[in-house]
Amino acid sequence: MSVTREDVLNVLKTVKDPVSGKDLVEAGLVRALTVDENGARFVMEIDPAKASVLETARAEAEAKLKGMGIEKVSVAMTAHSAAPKPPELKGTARPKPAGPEAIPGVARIIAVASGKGGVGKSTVSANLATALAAEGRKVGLLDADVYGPSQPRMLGVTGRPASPDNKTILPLRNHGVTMMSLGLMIQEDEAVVWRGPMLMGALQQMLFQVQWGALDVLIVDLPPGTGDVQMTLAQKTNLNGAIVVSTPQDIALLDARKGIDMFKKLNVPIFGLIENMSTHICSNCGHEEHIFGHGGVAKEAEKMGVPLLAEVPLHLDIRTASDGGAPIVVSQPDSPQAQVFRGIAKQLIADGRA
Ligand SMILES: Nc1ncnc2c1ncn2[C@@H]1O[C@H](COP(=O)(O)OP(=O)(O)OP(=O)(O)O)[C@@H](O)[C@H]1O
Repeated sequence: MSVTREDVLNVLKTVKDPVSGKDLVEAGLVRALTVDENGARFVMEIDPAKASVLETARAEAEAKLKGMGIEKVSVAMTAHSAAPKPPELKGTARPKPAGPEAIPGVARIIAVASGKGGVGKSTVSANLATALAAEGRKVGLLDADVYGPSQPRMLGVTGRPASPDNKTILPLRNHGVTMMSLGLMIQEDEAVVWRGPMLMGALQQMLFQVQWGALDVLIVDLPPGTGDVQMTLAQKTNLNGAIVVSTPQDIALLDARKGIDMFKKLNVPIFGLIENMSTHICSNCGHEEHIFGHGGVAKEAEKMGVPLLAEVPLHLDIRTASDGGAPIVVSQPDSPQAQVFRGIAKQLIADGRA
């Protein structure tokens, strides 16, 4: 697909928000837009009382994007109020006690977080999970990124998880990693209104009703930012620590700092920062350039007293590997790019953290 993000935004600017009278982009309704060869997806954050009015705009946006030749368009509407109907998850959403609860069989939980979207948090999670599996660890990966669940694609997993007893959910497995994703519970092209309580219910079901089996470590790929999902994870589970991914740009770092502050307030140890897209390595000639600047994350880590776990280069192979369903750690395990992720995994194991 040769349609760019810019093209998509231009089309969305032609769709009117019936509430404010502005276009969807100007009205700030378009969030977490992703445009790639798999199609276009974004989230519309709306006032739940206006859901039915905005459905027309959502449908118009979807139709217009499909009219541009984009085959797969997914527009999710999110809101924050009581939900009339839960998602398609089966089973009973047991009310949880206020305090943290252990997930049966799961020895450790590590959250992978970022202050900002698109910095490579899911890429890091997928490569870290497969790198830990390559070291012989029993690894689970929970994709809790509701705004853009990408682990099914990155780990090459398709199909819907089964729930034979209607109470527990059987996770999927690939590349030695046991995986569950909110993205597998919704149909592609399906518009879902993720309301706050519903989202929290779904997250708790993913954590406690999935048959994870015996795991040395469960990696949780969080949505960007500092919202309900982060809070729920920290408050309801024995979260051992968080890894924060940032690119070197100031704005990403500023957001990363907010994320770190949040985890500190929630008493979650920060295992370290990862600078992603640290330096660009040309896949043709190997020339190295610091497109987004360099060293910012290292400086920030020092200032905040948290370790810098790694600097991951921006390299075409990292993207194509993830898009192809086999992270670079699996598809080119001996490449220097894969070695960076394998180094993080070895360090976490050596420190008893994974
Ligand atoms: N080091 C890298 N080199 C090349 N491409 C990368 C790298 N890291 C991430 N990417 C690409 O950048 C895009 C965004 O990455 P990713 O989906 O991992 O980000 P994210 O932080 O999880 O985003 P979001 O949470 O907003 O969905 C993807 O297409 C991914 O393949």
